[in-house]
Amino acid sequence: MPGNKFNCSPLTPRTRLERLLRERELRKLNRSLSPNEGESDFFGNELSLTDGENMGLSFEEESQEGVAAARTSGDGREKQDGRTSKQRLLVVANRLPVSAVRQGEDSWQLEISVGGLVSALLGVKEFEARWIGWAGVNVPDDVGKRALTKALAEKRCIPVFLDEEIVHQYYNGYCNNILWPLFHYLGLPQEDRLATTRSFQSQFDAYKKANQMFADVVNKHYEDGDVVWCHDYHLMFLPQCLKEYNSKMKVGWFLHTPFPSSEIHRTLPSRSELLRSVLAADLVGFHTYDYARHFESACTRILGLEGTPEGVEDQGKLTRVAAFPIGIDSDRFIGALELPQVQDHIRELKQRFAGRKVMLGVDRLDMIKGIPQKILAFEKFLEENPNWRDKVVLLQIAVPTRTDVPEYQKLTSQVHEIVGRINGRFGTLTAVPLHHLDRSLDFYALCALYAVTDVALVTSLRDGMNLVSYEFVACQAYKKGVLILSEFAGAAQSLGAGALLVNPWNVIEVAASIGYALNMPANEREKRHHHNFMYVTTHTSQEWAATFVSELNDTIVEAQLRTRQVPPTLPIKVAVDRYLQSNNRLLILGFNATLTQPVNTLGRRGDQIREMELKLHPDLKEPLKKLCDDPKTTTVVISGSDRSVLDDNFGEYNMWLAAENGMFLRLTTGEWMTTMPENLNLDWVDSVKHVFEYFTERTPRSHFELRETSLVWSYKYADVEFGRLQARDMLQHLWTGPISNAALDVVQGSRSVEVRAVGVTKGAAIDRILGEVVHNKGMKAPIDYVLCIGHFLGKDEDVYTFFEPELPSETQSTIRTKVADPLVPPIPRNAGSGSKAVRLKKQRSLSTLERRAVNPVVRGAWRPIMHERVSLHEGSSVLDLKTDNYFSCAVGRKRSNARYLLRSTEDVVNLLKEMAEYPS
Ligand SMILES: O=P(O)(O)OC[C@H]1O[C@H](O[C@H]2O[C@H](CO)[C@@H](O)[C@H](O)[C@H]2O)[C@H](O)[C@@H](O)[C@@H]1O
Ligand SMILES: O=c1ccn([C@@H]2O[C@H](COP(=O)(O)OP(=O)(O)O)[C@@H](O)[C@H]2O)c(=O)[nH]1
Repeated sequence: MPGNKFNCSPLTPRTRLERLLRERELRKLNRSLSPNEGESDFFGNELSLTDGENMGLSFEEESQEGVAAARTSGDGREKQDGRTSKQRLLVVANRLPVSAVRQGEDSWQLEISVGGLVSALLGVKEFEARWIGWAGVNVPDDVGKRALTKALAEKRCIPVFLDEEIVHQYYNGYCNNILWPLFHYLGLPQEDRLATTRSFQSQFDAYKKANQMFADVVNKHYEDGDVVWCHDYHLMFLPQCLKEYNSKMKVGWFLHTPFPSSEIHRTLPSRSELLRSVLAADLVGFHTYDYARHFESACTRILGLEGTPEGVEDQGKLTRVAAFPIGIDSDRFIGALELPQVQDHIRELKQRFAGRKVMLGVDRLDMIKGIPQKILAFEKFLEENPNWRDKVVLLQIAVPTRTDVPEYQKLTSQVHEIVGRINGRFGTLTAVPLHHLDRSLDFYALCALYAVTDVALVTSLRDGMNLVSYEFVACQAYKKGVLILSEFAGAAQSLGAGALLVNPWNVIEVAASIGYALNMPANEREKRHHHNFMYVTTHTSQEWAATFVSELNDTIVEAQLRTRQVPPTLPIKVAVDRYLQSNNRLLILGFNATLTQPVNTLGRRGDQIREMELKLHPDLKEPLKKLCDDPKTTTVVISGSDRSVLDDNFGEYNMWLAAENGMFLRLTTGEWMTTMPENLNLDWVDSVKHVFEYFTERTPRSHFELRETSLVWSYKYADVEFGRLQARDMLQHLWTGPISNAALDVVQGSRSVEVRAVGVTKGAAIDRILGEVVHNKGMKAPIDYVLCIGHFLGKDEDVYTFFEPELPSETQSTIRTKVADPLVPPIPRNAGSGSKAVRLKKQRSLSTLERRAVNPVVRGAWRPIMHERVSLHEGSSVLDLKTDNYFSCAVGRKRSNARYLLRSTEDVVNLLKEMAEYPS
């Protein structure tokens, strides 16, 4: 498979960090050996810093051979002629890096689109890239579509054709009127609640439809081994659509905006669907750690999934989540300053603003950019500093954007009004302090502006990253001007050290920072600039893209390794066939989350009252009855629950009940007995109870259960993150506090803390239970089939290993991850494989059980087990699983010592139904 080439290189370092360091070194080496040699920008234009026409903004025709022969990289693919080619990268973004303007029936002019995403990806050179997206224009006719497709192909672009209605609903509506403001903390639109609710659904439908249209184009052009990199909030459904089409596709998704706190995301009606779809990707990236953290938190709180430092886990599937701060192609900006056309602009600007300090703002005219706030702060500064009024000018470039969205139209008039007022107030006949341009500039003019600026003012109310701040720094090698930067822009995390950070909402603070920046001594400016310049020139867009893609390749390899460590799904047919062929079967069944009725829970919105009352799944009643009544079958339900819970649910079946992890046992036709060892010390119960009461009072929606032999504190329904913090505190207290010397085990569940007497585990109890069962039934023949199935805590997984006697349980737990002891044969994963002889030889016999003293303690209304046990025959085995008739199976767990896994109670229902279907 071509894709494997990237995964299995013999040079692949062992750890992620090693790999990233090695790749970084390689890239540096490549650059120093042959800067830009044979390199082409995204469009296939060869790079040469002395030629202005080829700066990546020109659309001169270029030979595609130049592209193919471009510099090879470490990720290159072997070609038949021995040369290496670059890995194919399909970049999928709402917008193509070019907008198309129709010139005739079949002719199109292509213009570069303005925006951070485009600027960043222009610097991506290390891959054989194709860009799939919308050309920003409605093309109703086939002739036009064909001609545009052809023109775009020359620029390595592939169009997705969206008609006007879709664009209106999907782009103007759902993307820019709903997701964009929400992700920037501006909330959902509110003006007309009814209309909003009505249009929400149709916009959301259009959003899904548009995403599917993007997916169709990707699928058409996808080749094995390609990396598909989806971009931004426009395409949150894309990962799912792609994986549904081909689950092997390598899919990454990157968000260019902030991901808001889960409290904000929670307000979105389609919150869960969007999260789930994004999680279908292999790798999910954000600009900053904060955004990644918010995303994970949303998955935990809204979907109830587990967030780990690696990513988000769902049923053993990990979606890696990480921060990849974007950068710019700094060389392109630094090099441009030497170009004659940029120098001309610089000269012109210097002349025009001679004697005045230049302040600069460059933003799309978007509410998130905080343009009104910026101008108001400038007004405040002029108001308080009359001496500066004729010595400073603010040039604000406000690029029109999303002009069909009403919010953006309102913003334009609002800004114009403030600009007019300020110029009216502080302007003179010959000069105004504020130059406001409602237009974009070309690359050269922009570079020149950056270069002559004394103070750049970036006051975004929220901004994913903000590349303008990077570009300004890159162009300031001579001037070393000051950057005033909003603390709410992602860039604040990378350029915060050298910039003056401000809260854009605090007009007084911003005005004061303007004063500070204008008066800053040269040595301070130099130090600040140097710091940021180093960052911008090191963390480039090339680094960003290369890191993301190599991390994606790596994530796939890791996922494959992880999959190998996860036990396989229980082969239901095999388990049922073997069951039917056996004569003396033992079924050991857990209760909670194995046989219980599932309750529809969503993260912390679980229905606590209904769920806490454990109920047998109604579909299990009939099959369970049949199985229990089968004379060839012995059924044991073993549970952490107390006796009354098991009595209520199973009292009417002919089976064994083992309550409190097997500490109490009864045949449903008999009385409760205890299997507890005599010396079981329970003196600690009161002190632990106090600790549990304390934490329950302080953790809303947590609760605890006091059982005879254990206490369980559960925060399943509480705020997960708070619950985890509280559990950490509690564990620390339990381990180091007043009960630290007691003979007890503190067992941590995924959302619970349990304290038990030492040695209370299901595995320890099963030994005694088995003895009692064999004795009670007067078994003559050995047990020849065991199914042991449950959603057990790690501590209780010794119940699985009890039946696998050839390995000590410590070795068992690491068998899939570590090299096993060469003297100990590993357990075969598949039934019927090699080590039968070993297993048979070591199979437990009743005489082993008998040697263990059962010293019951009488507490309450149960009867201690006090009988003489009977052996089958002298020395013969109780268990005879010689045909590998042993099926241990963990339900709803990702990792387990069990041989097999099942996903949910529903799967258990199917299994038991099938077993019960045929009479024995
Ligand atoms: O395509 P438009 O609707 O006109 O919008 C232009 C782009 O705006 C957003 O840019 C973001 O990406 C930048 C690079 O990562 C980042 O620096 C900035 O903070 C973001 O706002 C948007 O996310 C892009 O998809 C749009 O193309
Ligand atoms: O007249 C202009 C103004 C801006 N830009 C580019 O637009 C991008 C803006 O990116 P940023 O991340 O700052 O914000 P976004 O617009 O993506 O939200 C930068 O690369 C600018 O160089 C441009 O090409 N021409």
